[in-house]
Amino acid sequence: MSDFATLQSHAQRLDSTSIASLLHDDPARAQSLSLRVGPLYASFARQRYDAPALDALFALADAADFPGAMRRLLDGGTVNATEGRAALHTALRGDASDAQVARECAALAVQARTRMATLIDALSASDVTDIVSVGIGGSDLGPRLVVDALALPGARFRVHFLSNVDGNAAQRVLAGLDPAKTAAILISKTFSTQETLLNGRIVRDWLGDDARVYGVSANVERAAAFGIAPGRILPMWDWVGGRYSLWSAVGFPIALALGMDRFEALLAGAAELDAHVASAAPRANLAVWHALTAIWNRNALGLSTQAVLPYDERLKLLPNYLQQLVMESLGKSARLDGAPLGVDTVPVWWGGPGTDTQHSFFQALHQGTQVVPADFIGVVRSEDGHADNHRALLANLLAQTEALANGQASDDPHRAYAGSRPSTLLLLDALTPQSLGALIALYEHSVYLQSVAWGINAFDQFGVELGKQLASRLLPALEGKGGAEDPVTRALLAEILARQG
Ligand SMILES: O=P(O)(O)OC[C@H]1O[C@H](O)[C@H](O)[C@@H](O)[C@@H]1O
Repeated sequence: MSDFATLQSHAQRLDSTSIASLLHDDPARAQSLSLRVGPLYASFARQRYDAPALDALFALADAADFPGAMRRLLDGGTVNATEGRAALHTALRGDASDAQVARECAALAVQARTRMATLIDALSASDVTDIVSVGIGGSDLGPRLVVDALALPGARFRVHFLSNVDGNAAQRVLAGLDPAKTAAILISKTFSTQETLLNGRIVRDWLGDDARVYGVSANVERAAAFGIAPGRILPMWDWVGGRYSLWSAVGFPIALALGMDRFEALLAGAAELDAHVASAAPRANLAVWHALTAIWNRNALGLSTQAVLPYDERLKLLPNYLQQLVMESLGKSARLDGAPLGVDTVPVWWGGPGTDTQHSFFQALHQGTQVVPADFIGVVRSEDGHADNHRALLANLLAQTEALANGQASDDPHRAYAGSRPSTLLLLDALTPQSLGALIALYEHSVYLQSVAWGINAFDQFGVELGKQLASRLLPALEGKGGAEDPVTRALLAEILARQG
């Protein structure tokens, strides 16, 4: 029997076993299925697995050689096999590997940070008050999340983000900014992304001064050809995937918004998690637990979506960030050797911040026909000065996870809660650069380990290419030059052109 079939047989065995009864039979689960790593505490006690099912999951981790796979990642092995590359984001933030290539990459990252600090010093000494960061996908979501989570009022720079090619986005971001006091950073690993180039031109023209345009790219030639002076271009490398790149110079907006010290602290928090994942035995390894739980919910219980519910306003962009990290990494149907997978991969990730979401979609989580596993994320201490609110926030967080797990019987089917809706609770001691760095690194490693279990490549994204190619072919048609081959697109083009007049 395959490892996945074994998991399914455990799921069948547990078919009529509720989470409440698992807890009733083994009250020690609350402790035995929880882990602490640095500033993170994780409870898996409300997942719908028992000890034999967990044995099967850890056997799968053994069979897939999770520790060996983790070493390959950290040591710069060619984990991105379809593109023949390493994925050395861990080298951007620490020294989790003694391998020569990892050390060389870490040295490059340090050099880039030194240059970044120099640019920040120069900007700090100027009249610039606002920064517009232009990028999309991996060149936007990470910096946007971290800046939104950790920027403090009164910081030296206000940082704004522009990603969407929709001109309304540029209009909104630039409204109210003074071109004389604004600098722009164009972030693009390839420097060929349509959205970023179009928005970059808008911002450059609006600034009217090339001297305040900075670039971050692995393609320095293209960035220079755009008109950015080499001294204002910070490097990226092909050994860093876009969605794993916030630790590199892609984090320039983060360093501007938070200051270099807090950017370094973010990296240190991630490095601490790297060291844990690299050395902890599977049963004591937080990323292994998180990854195996995802495999259990997807492949044993067959759950096709996953919610992420941060109970902290500052983490409201985490679901957007994780959508790219998880779904672009794991949304694959072919094994590394090209063979079809035979098992399901990534569920649809979605979510939003609590408590707002309790008043929108939680009804479906509690009583809908689809069971949605959820990652709840809470912050123990808050420095916002509103202790009553924070207690209310935590009370709601605890209440929701309990209600989803335990449910409540009723003679009235409309008022009954089935319960047995699984969740993981991740608690951060406080929201700091360190703890956020650790949290993001946890998700990165969990994603990688899931890819190892499935035998897929977490570091390519060929699935996003076809639509881009079609869009560039259709551009002339929108100017009335040429048509489209597809009859539906042809009809739609005719409709659009006629209505545009
Ligand atoms: O950084 P860039 O080269 O501009 O790429 C920006 C983004 O666009 C691509 O289409 C990918 O889907 C993302 O993984 C990438 O982060």
